[in-house]
Amino acid sequence: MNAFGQSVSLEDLLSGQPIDQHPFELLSGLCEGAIAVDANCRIIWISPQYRELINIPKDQDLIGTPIDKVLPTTQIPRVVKSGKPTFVDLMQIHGRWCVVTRMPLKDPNGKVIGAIGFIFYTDLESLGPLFDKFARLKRQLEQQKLIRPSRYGLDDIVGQSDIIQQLKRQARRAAQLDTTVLLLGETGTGKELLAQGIHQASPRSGGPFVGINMAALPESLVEAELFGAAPGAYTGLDKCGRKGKVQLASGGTLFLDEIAEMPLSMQAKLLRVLQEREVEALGSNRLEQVDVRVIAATSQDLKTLVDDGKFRADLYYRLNVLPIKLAPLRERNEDIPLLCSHILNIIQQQAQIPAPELSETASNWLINYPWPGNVRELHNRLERACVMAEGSAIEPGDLGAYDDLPSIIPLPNAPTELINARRDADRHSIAMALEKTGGNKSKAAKLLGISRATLYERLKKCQEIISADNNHTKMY
Ligand SMILES: Nc1ncnc2c1ncn2[C@@H]1O[C@H](COP(=O)(O)OP(=O)(O)OP(=O)(O)O)[C@@H](O)[C@H]1O
Repeated sequence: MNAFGQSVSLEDLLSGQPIDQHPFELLSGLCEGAIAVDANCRIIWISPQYRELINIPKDQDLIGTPIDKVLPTTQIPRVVKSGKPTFVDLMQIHGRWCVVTRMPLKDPNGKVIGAIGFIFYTDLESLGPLFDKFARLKRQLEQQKLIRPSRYGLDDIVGQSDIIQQLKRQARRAAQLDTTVLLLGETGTGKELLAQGIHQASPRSGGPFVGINMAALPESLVEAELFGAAPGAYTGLDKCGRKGKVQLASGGTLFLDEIAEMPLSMQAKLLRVLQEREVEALGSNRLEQVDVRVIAATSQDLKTLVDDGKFRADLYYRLNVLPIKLAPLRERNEDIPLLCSHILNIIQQQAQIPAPELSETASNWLINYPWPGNVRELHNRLERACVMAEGSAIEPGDLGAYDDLPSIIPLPNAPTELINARRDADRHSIAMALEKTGGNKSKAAKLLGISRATLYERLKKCQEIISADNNHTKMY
């Protein structure tokens, strides 16, 4: 405000000044570039050096342009808003790191009427140590974000069967020892869940839990991802080097999922981590001490892989110090009802809608199904059923129980060749019996008055007919 109580703008303050005595022009000689904005963050002045730095031609008029249109990552609007300066900050301008300072511009009454930003250094060589530290911290932060926190404890493992109770006892004992653990079990049996549980119950629970799935990594990336890369060793973005999962897990637990997929060339390096607690980053000739506990998991028979020369015997023996076997779900089907209510609860919470109940036939089907995908498959089928169920209860069809079985087909109501009529009648009766028994083949066979073996034979024929029908349809 001026002496008459009127507001003073930045333009008012600057107007009437001869251009060579313009206060900003005087300031620009002190730095390597400067830019000023008004209270609306529109550019009111820019020094020729700044213009050059951001590649703006001399004849392009920037006055009145919102600063973020020219510098999308600028922090000047924050300074205008807060009225507080930021002294010495690092900013990337067109791919080049610069040291900048931003100050609010205030009228004589202290009201913010704009801001000015100065670039002090574009040549960061003199600031090497500071810049290195900044880059290192930034990278560490990004890598920390990649670390999956261990979210589950042993109490999250659901099941009342003796098998599960014994598994939990074994896991609690393993948690107290700092040795390598090898989890063996089919896909979806809960190996990662158990690994997290062991970590949580161990003295390392305050440290990181870092997981990596060897099957999901292309062979060319395994070394840098797992053991890190020295500065300059890794082409691409990591000019400054990067930590591997082994280093990131230091003080905590490293979970190596699908260990059988680890390339043979990398197995020797892992062995060194296990034996010597040392790691050598890609492109480095320096050994680094690491303090990790390794939990590995596999659904394959490692011993056979060793015999076939596909897995190093010495690594196998190192990993196999404390093997823990996870039983497939079909061997502990008494856990299925509890698992179902646990999973339906999760689905209900996530979807924020009440989950339907399971009908009796659906429950029977769930208990008798062989579960090749184990608990993961159970979860997926229940999720699907919650979407598919039309009534208040989940029926076997909602769980996909008949997806690979013959569906009930309408019988022809006109004369047809006897051979086809018999075939359709067989298929119709089999489908009805399976639906009635919730997919239980023994009970269905009983209902149909045939042996289980005959039912399998007939089912096989049905499948052949269905695929022949499908091919026929595709051909036309
Ligand atoms: N006993 C259990 N109680 C509760 N949830 C379970 C149990 N076992 C497995 N799950 C759940 O089933 C899913 C699959 O488990 P997990 O990923 O641990 O299996 P996995 O054996 O590591 O599978 P893969 O070998 O395919 O990596 C997860 O959602 C997990 O939480």
